[in-house]
Amino acid sequence: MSPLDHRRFLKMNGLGNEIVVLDLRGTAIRVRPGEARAIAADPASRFDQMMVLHDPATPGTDAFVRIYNTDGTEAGACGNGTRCVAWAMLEDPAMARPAPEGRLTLETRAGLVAVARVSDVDFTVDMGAPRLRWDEIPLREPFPDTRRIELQVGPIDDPVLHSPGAVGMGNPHAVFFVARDPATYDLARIGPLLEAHPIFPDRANISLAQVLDRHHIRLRVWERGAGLTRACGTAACAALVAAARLRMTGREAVVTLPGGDLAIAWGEDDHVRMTGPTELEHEGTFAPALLAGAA
Ligand SMILES: N[C@H](CCC[C@H](N)C(=O)O)C(=O)O
Repeated sequence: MSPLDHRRFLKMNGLGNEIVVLDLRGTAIRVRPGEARAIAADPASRFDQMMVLHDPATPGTDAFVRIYNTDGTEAGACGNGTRCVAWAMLEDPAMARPAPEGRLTLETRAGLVAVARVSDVDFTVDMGAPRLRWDEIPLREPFPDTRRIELQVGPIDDPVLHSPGAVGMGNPHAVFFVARDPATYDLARIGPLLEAHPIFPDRANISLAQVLDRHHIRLRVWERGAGLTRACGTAACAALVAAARLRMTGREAVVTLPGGDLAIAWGEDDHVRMTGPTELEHEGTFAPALLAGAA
């Protein structure tokens, strides 16, 4: 038996980034990695990230959120999932609590994020300040300048990809700037190699970014622990930060992912804010057979 048997969940998405929201507030239950993998493998609860609500740990916050990838590992941040959590905590009959003016403060392993509602389904998440020092991203070895780190794929004299920007957004990101449409690269093949490259001690989310103009980036992402996804909010933030640091864009841009557009702004206060939609697909409960034997 699993303590998750018959527990209710919401299947949502943020720009096609598949999200399950599970409320474990008021319990001491912790999702185990094998349970997360089993839930992700079931078509009814398939996710790129599962956002699990726990009781707040820090006074003044509304919930502590654990974020699970498809492979059962945990992440410190998930932009698209955070918007889905905010929607659930304001609108779902079983999860909602009164929240003045549609504002919430959520805590993850990486720190606090503030969410504000901008319409019925759209939310702005303050993802905090980007972490740009090599040891906070983290990278394996000292790089005084993380705007372009030494890393390449393909022949030494004619690399397919090279010199990504490295950015921490509560999770590690490498952003390769490319001249062609990111869809023309074989990211499903290159992604897993780079995700696990020794230069990233905690592995990394790998993005290909094409700067279309100073306010528009096209992006495709291979996510750590989850693979190719239709959208990744933290990667969109990392791409804007990496591009702005190289003066390829200004500090605000629309980032177009396979699932649609996110608006990203890197404020003068150093905080990165991401605005985008949420969608509820269906709700369900975990069948005991699904979790039997999962650990
Ligand atoms: N899809 C998420 C990011 C998940 C990151 C996760 N793959 C990791 O860092 O391990 C987002 O919207 O930001």
